[in-house]
Amino acid sequence: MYNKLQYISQGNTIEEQLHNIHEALDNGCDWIQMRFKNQTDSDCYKLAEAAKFLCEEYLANFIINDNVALAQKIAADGVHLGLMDMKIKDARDILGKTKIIGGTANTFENIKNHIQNGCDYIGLGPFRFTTTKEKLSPILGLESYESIIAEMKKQNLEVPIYAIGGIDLSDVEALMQTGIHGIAVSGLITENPSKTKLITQLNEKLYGNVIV
Ligand SMILES: Cc1ncc(COP(=O)(O)OP(=O)(O)O)c(N)n1
Ligand SMILES: Cc1nc(C(=O)O)sc1CCOP(=O)(O)O
Ligand SMILES: [Mg+2]
Repeated sequence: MYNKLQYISQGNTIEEQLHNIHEALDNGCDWIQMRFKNQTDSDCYKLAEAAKFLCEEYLANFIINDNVALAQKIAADGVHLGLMDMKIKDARDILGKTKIIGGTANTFENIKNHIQNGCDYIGLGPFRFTTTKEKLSPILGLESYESIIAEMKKQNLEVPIYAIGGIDLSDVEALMQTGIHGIAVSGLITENPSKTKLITQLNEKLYGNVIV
């Protein structure tokens, strides 16, 4: 089963990105999504190669945002695809059964479609407003997570759900009580000066008394 904490990388340059990824890994994060928007193919490739190398050193999962061709080229562990990105079925045809394919959802219907198309996990959001992503979908809040998870249970639908968007440490317990599998965060980890403490606290709240 997938780890419950995914770090989505930030940084305007390859150096900043690698620094942030390295810090997340060094402080206990073992799933990285490389998110490097509006960059040249060459810079995305350079970052992906270096970040994959780092993740291998830390035995962490490494997936790439948006770019299926790049994920295939560097043999990443998978991709994350949004509602406007390549279709999950097409990505599966390219990457094969063993790679992780995550999909973004904002509604129960999105989740149902993703499951039908064979996605491995869902990033369901935004939980609340965040400046990390432009053009956010409607904000969900705790109540929508509760109702969407309840509807999934009613219809016997199972897929790991990750809450995303403006999540803070103090949100994690309530979010986990809705029945989600984990969280995906970016700004929270990037901006925190005490990353070891933060990631330890996040993992305590995410895993509770689950034995791993
Ligand atoms: C885990 C996770 N969930 C959702 C997203 C958002 O993907 P997308 O909607 O394609 O937006 P961009 O990240 O591409 O701006 C994500 N990246 N990860
Ligand atoms: C990349 C992304 N996707 C979202 C969605 O709702 O689909 S919210 C988001 C930003 C996550 O970063 P932060 O933890 O800094 O808010
Ligand atoms: Mg995308």
